[in-house]
Amino acid sequence: MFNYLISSAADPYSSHQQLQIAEVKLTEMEMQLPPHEGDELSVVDMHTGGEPLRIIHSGYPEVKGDSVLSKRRYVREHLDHLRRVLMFEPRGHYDMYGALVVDSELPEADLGVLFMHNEGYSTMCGHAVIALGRFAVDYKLVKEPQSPETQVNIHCPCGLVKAFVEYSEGKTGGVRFLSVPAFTFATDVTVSLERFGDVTVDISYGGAFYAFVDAKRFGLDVTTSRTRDLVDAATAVTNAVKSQVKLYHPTSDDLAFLYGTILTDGKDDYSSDPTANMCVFAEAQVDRSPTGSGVTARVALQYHRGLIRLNQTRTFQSGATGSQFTGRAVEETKCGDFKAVVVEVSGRAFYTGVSRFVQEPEDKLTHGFLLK
Ligand SMILES: O=C(O)[C@H]1NCC[C@@H]1O
Repeated sequence: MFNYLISSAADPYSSHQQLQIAEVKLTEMEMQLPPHEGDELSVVDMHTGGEPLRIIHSGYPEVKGDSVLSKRRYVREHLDHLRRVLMFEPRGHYDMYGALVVDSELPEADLGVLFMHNEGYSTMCGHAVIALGRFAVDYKLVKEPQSPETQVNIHCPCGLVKAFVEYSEGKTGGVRFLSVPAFTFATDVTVSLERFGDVTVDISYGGAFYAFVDAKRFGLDVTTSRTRDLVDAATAVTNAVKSQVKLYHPTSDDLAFLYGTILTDGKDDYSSDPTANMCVFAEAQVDRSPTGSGVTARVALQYHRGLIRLNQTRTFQSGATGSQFTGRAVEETKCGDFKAVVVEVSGRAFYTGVSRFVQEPEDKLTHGFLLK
């Protein structure tokens, strides 16, 4: 669908003549696809704070459905094999993350998007929105970019997210976005974990639901402990909350599920120092970034607890890579009966490459596999 845009903006920033000549040759070589059957799948790869984003812009069959949420149901039921092809090995890996660009039913949206990961399809993804904002401007999915910021309206399954992309002299930079209404679902909920006993968690929504626990409860530190230990603790919390707490979202049942658990350093009182967290989502997948939807949910929780005021900016640091996002509540609002806030999250994404994936029918591993 976006093929013509890709070729007209194959390298938005290249100006050196020799480099351009080299790229023409590369492009010719790339045109020679190896033996394969079926459509190629074309992607642009980026990362935000270390978290990968594979943006799929062509090669998918028609995604049916009259809304982004119904398209999410459609891909889950009819096209899930393609998620495995693109997210799993040998083309991806256990912690790969994807975004499929789709049409939106909202006239104000510049694009719609479906998020995918190792277990299925998310409803919100902040690191992806930060990357997609840049992508949309660089690949001309929005008309007439504006300086100093270009607005890109991204229709996510959770709703319309407004991204603002720094744009100056033809170059894109950092991105901030305004979340859908974010709210605290419940505080101080005690759940029983087989291995760790009773644990008290908070549950908050930032386009997806997360459980929050201080990592110290498990004798862990989000920045120095072994990733495997953090994943085990967070996964035990996720499983317990899923089986012991019924979630509810005022606008759609499709949004009412626990996406993951975020372990924190417990530094929720306002400070100008960064606070670290580690998000384990989907099937024990580890976010390398500070988690945009998690920052949204955590800011809503801190606001609900009276620990921060409107427009007080906090810095959130990934326990995995040390990368940072900032977050602040900018407006009070409602989501059904829940008191909610709109949260602004800022970060920066970078390009890592482009790929055209193919499949050969004789390849028994072409459909994807995962090593845990
Ligand atoms: O930034 C985020 O919101 C996401 N990153 C991976 C898990 C979440 O969807």
